[in-house]
Amino acid sequence: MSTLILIRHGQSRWNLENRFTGWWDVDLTEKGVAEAIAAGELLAEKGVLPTVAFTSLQTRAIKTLHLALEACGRLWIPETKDWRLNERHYGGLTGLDKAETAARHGDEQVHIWRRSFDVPPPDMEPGSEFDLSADPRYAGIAVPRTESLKLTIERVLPYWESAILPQLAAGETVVVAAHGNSLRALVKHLSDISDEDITGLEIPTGQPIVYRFDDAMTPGERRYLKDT
Ligand SMILES: O=C(O)[C@H](O)COP(=O)(O)O
Repeated sequence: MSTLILIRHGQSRWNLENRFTGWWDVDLTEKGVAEAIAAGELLAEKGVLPTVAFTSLQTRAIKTLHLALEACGRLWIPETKDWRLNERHYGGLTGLDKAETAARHGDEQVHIWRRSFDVPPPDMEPGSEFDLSADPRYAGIAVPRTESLKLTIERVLPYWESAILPQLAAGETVVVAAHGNSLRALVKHLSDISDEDITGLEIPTGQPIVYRFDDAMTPGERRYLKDT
């Protein structure tokens, strides 16, 4: 029996400011730091101690991982950072205020951009101040111009299969600190959620989700660790 822990990063500056973030690299707020520490304390309290960690290339997820691991005494475990766990790329919406965008384009259009399965937001304009294609952390990676959840799944799942699942199969207790939509991609797969129903799934910040895998590597029920 092995265990997978999923943690969405704590509140970020742009979560607080209600701005579309995607791949833009914003830091945690004070509340986000407290959420990450509380997540690690909960891991310690429940005795669910990670032995291997994965995170994205984005500061808010990396810091959440480190704060949580420190709080449960596991800062020393091996960790891997990979862009495939990044947030879904928000394209031309990156940096915009979510409420102002809804006032301009309508709630329904913004809901489609935020939660539809396969409608991506408009492309990011070349030369946008939020264009990260020249960022050294993405050297050699074709930085997307936008991503739907479907496109996000197309890069998260191969990484899940090739890098994360083998660690679970080897009996490790794996923690993945990532983002609202890269985790929705994983949860959709693990809990076998339909393309329609995934539109209603929200992942809260800093709240560890746990799956237990049986010997055939079939995941059990999705549970919030606080409820176990
Ligand atoms: O990238 C963002 O703006 C958020 O982290 C997730 O946004 P969403 O709730 O609109 O998917």
